[in-house]
Amino acid sequence: MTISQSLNAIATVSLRGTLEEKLKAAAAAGFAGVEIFENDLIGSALSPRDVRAMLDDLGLACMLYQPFRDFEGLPGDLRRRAFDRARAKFDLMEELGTDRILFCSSCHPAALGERARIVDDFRELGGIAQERGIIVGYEALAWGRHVNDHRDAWAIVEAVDHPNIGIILDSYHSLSRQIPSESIRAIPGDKIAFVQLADAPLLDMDLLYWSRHFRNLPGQGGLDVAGFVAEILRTGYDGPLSLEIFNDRFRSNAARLVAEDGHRSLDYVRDAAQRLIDQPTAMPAPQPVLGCEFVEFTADGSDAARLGSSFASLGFTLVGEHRHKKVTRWRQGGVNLIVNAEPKGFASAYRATQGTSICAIGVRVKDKAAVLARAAALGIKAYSPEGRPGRMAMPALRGVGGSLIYLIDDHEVEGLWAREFDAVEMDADAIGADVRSIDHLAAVVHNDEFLSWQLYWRSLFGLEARAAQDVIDPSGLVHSQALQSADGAFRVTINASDARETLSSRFLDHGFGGGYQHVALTTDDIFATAKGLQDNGAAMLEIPANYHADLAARFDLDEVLAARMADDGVLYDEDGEGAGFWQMYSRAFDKLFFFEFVQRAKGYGGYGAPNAGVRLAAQNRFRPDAIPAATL
Ligand SMILES: O=C(O)c1ccc(O)c(O)c1
Ligand SMILES: [Mg+2]
Repeated sequence: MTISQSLNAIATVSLRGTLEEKLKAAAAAGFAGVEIFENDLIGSALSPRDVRAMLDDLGLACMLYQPFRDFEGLPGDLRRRAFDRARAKFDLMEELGTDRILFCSSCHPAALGERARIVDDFRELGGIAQERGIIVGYEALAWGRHVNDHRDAWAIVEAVDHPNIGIILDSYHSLSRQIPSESIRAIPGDKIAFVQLADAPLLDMDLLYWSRHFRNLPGQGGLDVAGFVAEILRTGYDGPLSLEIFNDRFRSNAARLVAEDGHRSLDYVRDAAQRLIDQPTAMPAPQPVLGCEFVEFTADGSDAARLGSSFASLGFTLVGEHRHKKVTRWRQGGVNLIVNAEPKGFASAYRATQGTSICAIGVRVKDKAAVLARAAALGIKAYSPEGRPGRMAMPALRGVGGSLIYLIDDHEVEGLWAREFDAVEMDADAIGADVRSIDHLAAVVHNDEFLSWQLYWRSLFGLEARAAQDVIDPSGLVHSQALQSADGAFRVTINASDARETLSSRFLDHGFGGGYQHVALTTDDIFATAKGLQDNGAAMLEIPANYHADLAARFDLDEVLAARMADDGVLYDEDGEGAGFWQMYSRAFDKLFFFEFVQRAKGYGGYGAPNAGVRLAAQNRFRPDAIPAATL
């Protein structure tokens, strides 16, 4: 199979809108074809011939018509009617201009499970399909009455042994039931009539409800879709990969966004699958992020000065001034914070819409050219002020909320600072806070984009997803998804909320779109950090005594240590193996963005999720319209 033959398709059910809108969105995103979902056609005012003409105009192929339900195993008159129905749909397919149809395994209460009967039904159907030049694909629904496993569907198709009857594999049905993907090796590639892909978050839920509401794109959930596709490619199957996503959010999201993400997700999962089986791929491998080299803030005038004072209070020292620009560099340990006060350029444009905020990050990679090439293949836009991204001294990609991700080759880091910045004489009285590095960045995005940004980070840099968390803000639920490089050197959390008044939502309301809301800094001694911050007069978030009383009851903590945590406003968590995690928060700058200080012990891998609600409640006390405690 050559790469150029890799076709992407999408089922109309995956997209919002009328059938016309769905088809236009699919075409605009670059799909080669669509599956027409029956309900979308039934509800449309377009005749099948109109649909065909529209597909032709848009340059889309109709690759599949689906689903045909409750065909096999029916007795007597019901069986006759099922065959009549099949003939009617074959006529319709001719008008639509498609030669392929999906028959899903029966859920009919009268359907009989007898194998020989089912085989006879499909063999007879194969004869009718053959006369019409139609291929029927049999899909095992995970909740099918008698057939709910692709291994059984294959046993039936194999026994039918008819050139017009094949199998359809759908990753959701197989992976939701934890059927080993290696079982696909038993199927010859030319008997696979079509392939449907969907991922899903790992939820303990009824299979039908999970499928109809929570499917998402490959790279957005917890199923091993790449492993599934790898086994399909291994069979020699060279047909399209098609998205079939039933998702409540996608039903209301812009069709354009879902279609673009969908196209990216297919390219991503095909690439990942090809790598698993050492097949040639169409894009460079994901480059792991080796670390976050800097965080850039945009601020001017008095805001820039206040931001500098705030950094100083948090233990940062002014170490450099840009040779030609109104840009300063603040450092502590391995952490660089940049303040960009330029009146022109990207930072200033970002400031105009988002106000004083984090406008960019810089990440270290081994090969930035490979990152740029992979981004281009995935349809991720490079930033370019003059439309010539190749000429930027430091290339950048568009990221969360329109912010930038600058790419820096690991070997050029030292030279970069020396080349661009004049050293500043350091303040001899400065007090540090024992910060070593950046632990993670936390971004807030619109709920509609929550899954998009996961796909972005996972597909571009190969970040891995940890279990999703739902966090309780006093004003509503916040969804949180942590992503990290395999070695934990780079971590980012993505947060989104449907509720109007949560801290996340208020952050979004302030600017246009999302952005980075906090930066977590690593320390090896949280109490030394607390001391440094106190000596500097840093404004820290107060944690109520109730929290520490509960902490003492929950964990077997040393009394002296527990008292220090309470005094210093330190939050604590422990994983199942007893590895500890300490956290402490700064007050937010203008109630917008803030810093976290964390200490991880013995490989604690989480983010203190049990404490997030307490932190949000504490921050809520400082919201602009919070009711003073005395008046309650
Ligand atoms: O939920 C369903 O009924 C349904 C229908 C057709 C499919 O291809 C599928 O995977 C699920
Ligand atoms: Mg399906």
